[in-house]
Amino acid sequence: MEMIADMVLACYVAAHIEAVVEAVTVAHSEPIDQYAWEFFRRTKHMRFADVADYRSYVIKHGPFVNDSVAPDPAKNDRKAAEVRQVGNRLYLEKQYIAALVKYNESICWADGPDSEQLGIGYANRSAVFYDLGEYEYSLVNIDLAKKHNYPQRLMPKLLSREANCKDKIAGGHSRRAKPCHKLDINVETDAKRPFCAAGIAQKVIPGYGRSMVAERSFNIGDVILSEKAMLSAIPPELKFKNCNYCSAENFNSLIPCPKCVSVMYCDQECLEKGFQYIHRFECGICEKLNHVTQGTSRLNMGPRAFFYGFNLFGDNLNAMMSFCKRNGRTGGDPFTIDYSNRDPLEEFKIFHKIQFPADDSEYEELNQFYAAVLYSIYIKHPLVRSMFRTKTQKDFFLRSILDYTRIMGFLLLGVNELNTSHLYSLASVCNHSCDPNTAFVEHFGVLKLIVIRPISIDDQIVVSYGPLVWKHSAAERQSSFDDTLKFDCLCDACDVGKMQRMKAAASKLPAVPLHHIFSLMKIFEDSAVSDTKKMTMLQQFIKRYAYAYPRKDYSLLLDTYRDFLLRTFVKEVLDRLRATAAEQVA
Ligand SMILES: C[S@@+](CC[C@H](N)C(=O)[O-])C[C@H]1O[C@@H](n2cnc3c(N)ncnc32)[C@H](O)[C@@H]1O
Repeated sequence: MEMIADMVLACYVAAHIEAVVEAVTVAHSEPIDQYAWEFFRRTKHMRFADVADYRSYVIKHGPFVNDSVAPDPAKNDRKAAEVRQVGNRLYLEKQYIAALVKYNESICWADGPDSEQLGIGYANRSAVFYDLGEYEYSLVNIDLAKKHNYPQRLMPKLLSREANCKDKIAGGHSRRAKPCHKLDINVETDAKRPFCAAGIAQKVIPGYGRSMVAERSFNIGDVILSEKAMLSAIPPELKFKNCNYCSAENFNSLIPCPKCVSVMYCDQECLEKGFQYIHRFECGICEKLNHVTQGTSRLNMGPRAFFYGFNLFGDNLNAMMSFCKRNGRTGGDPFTIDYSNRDPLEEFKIFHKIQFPADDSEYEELNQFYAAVLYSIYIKHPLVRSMFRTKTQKDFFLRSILDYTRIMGFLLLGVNELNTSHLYSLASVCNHSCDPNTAFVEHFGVLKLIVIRPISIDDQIVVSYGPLVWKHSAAERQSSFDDTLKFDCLCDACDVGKMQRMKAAASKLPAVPLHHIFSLMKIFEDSAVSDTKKMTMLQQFIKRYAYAYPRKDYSLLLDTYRDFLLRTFVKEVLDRLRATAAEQVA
């Protein structure tokens, strides 16, 4: 009977899971690129040398990442037209997302805000959105086309699409017509942390370091954290798909950097913030940086953290140097910050103070290599070069890149399926468990923590960084820790004695009744039942059969719950985006 229940559940789970974040690879998973191999082959004599020696070597012997290797091209209307033609072919083949990406690329190439190519690119995007039934986004793009020199000769077509969009929305065909379930915080929040439940603190636990601990109990379904990333980065392959500042996809409806061909933003606000915090130091060298960081986004996070901090210190390098040198890694607790009156500089200072264990693995050498190469690229940027004049200043820049690159490997919670990176002040305190009591759902730089098993006072609040006791064998989990996570897991599920006792106890527990699983499946398959209802039911189900924990059938239900939470959150984000688009065109 138990086997049948397992099989039914497994089928059920498989049928309902489309986009599980399989995040067994975490933090340090980027491939060593050709340059790193070559560098380490040639510099065996330099093993564990100082990063300044790596820098001297790179500056003298390469890798030289210059225009001949990775040119940063100028805007070009002819190229914009060519790329748009490719987009048009994809559009005709109904490959809508691929067409949008090509139109975005074409928009990036368009030579300035008055280029007709820009207007045509936006108009073509509006056609894709119209066909996709995203009428608000179609209107946003029609508006952009009108503002950017869309040719008068083509205007009647655009105006007719505009009228059609409005008719569709008035006729109730908007996709935002059905608001979805929201995962808002549903417990009392902390006065100083409006995005976090009251009764959560940071404590240092031997072996774990900083840990998130409950000072009150929480129930299944409690949404206890809803945090926005302090800093984000996208991998190079998403440059025409996602916002370079906040990482959001925004239905691929992006606007270009007015100066370069490599960066897009979801709106004017992100463009301005992105330029101020990061892009003014990268505009014109993005392709060189992309060439080095390849398919990853984590490597961009170290330099980004530096420039972000530099801004927060009011571009005052001496003030930043003086603070950083006095406060390097002396210990940081983001739970001491008053976020109701958010001060990003204070948050940055805490980030700078966080202590983390020294890593003498091969990653330290890689981090040094990348710090040296990235330094050699940034220092050629006119603005960056003008900031660092003395040897002390240059060394400070180099060592900061290294320090922040290292800590990103420690603080980033995991790699999502798109390989974007996000730094969260509070959530990064959360330790891992292979048998977590919360689900962490993340979508483009917003993270929620939802309780999936009851939490008592003094319990650690834990998430899974990837390995899960109900999905992965002990050996699979161990190789995850050895190969990518790089720590020895101290969670209960990895305690062999405890695990044996838990398994023995679980075999005596009653299974979740099969006919109840069938009823649940039926309701889940019924499209007439709202997501809110499905969510309530699933939560009731999980609570009712909590006695069966940690039996496998129950754990599979937990997994379904985690997946449903993620999908619900993604829908919530999309719904909010559609609402924002609708406001823009109202
Ligand atoms: C994102 S940080 C979590 C916060 C961290 N404990 C701190 O002191 O800032 C990830 C690091 O915490 C530690 N850690 C997290 N989960 C752990 C576990 N289950 N067992 C041992 N160490 C763990 C590891 O050092 C890991 O690299």
